[in-house]
Amino acid sequence: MPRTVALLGFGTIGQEIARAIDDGTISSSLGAIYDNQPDRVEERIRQFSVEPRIVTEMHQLTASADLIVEAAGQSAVKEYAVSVLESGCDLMLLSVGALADADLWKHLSTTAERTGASIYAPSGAIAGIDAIKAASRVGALDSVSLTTIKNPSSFEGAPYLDTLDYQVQSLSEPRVVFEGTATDAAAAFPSNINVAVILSLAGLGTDRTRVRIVADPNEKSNVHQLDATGRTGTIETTVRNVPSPNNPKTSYLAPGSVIEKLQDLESTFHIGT
Ligand SMILES: NC(=O)C1=CN([C@@H]2O[C@H](COP(=O)(O)OP(=O)(O)OC[C@H]3O[C@@H](n4cnc5c(N)ncnc54)[C@H](O)[C@@H]3O)[C@@H](O)[C@H]2O)C=CC1
Ligand SMILES: O=C([O-])CC(=O)C(=O)O
Repeated sequence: MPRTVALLGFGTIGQEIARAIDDGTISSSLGAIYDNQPDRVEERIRQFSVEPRIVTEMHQLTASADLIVEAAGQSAVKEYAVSVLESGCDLMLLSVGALADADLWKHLSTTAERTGASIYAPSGAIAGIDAIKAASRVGALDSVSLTTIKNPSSFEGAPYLDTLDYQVQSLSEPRVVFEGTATDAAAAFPSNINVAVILSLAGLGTDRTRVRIVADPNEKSNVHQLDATGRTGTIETTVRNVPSPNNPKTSYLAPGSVIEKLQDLESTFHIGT
């Protein structure tokens, strides 16, 4: 029987998923929506042929579905992920950067094992997760690194910017604004670099995955370049993603990845690793 999906967060990605359920691209049904800005949700649901149900409490959300898709932010993962898994619902995470916190990741894993719930982290806005997973299964990765290049406007609100002695918004040429581990990148840029943590979970972990973030005032795309080396060879991918019109931080590819993952769960034929 098709799953019932509920949405934690109804912004750029949440709306794309709801649209894909509404128009039949995903054969699941939509149980309910929870967003901490309910007024904006009221406006947004008018576009749908079947208006989704809005709830104001998390327990109502988990009661409405088999699978909760989080598209809200790292703080929402920290606040709600454990209780979602405790309820027995499966959980699909977009704000995967929250899992750079090793204690939270362990807590979620042990809770899921105990309750039998599954945790899904789709590839999101990056390409090459399939190959990284395959290489790591034969223990063949030596190094994994990610270079992310975005327009300075995409970094608005990132806590790390406050530590710099210059304004990224005033840059006239590309500049490396961060170099470090995926663990540190996830805390420094919580809304920009979830892809680094997906890559880490697929490969060498957040402490051994290197991240470089470049602010480029001439760049219109969200660029993610992955470089890995190991016994299976080298893996190099580059995506030049179109930013979502409503949220330049979020690449349009990211909701596509979730929609594909949700539909794959309903399918009998599964492509890729
Ligand atoms: N894994 C990946 O490749 C990618 C992950 N992301 C992440 O996905 C998440 C969603 O992205 P967008 O839809 O573009 O963001 P958005 O800002 O457009 O929408 C987020 C929605 O969640 C709501 N929200 C925020 N905190 C909440 C909370 N604690 N409880 C309930 N609702 C809350 C907001 O009101 C808003 O409606 C972000 O964390 C973003 O960083 C985005 C792009 C790629
Ligand atoms: O959408 C993107 O390009 C990537 C992104 O925001 C993230 O990984 O958090």
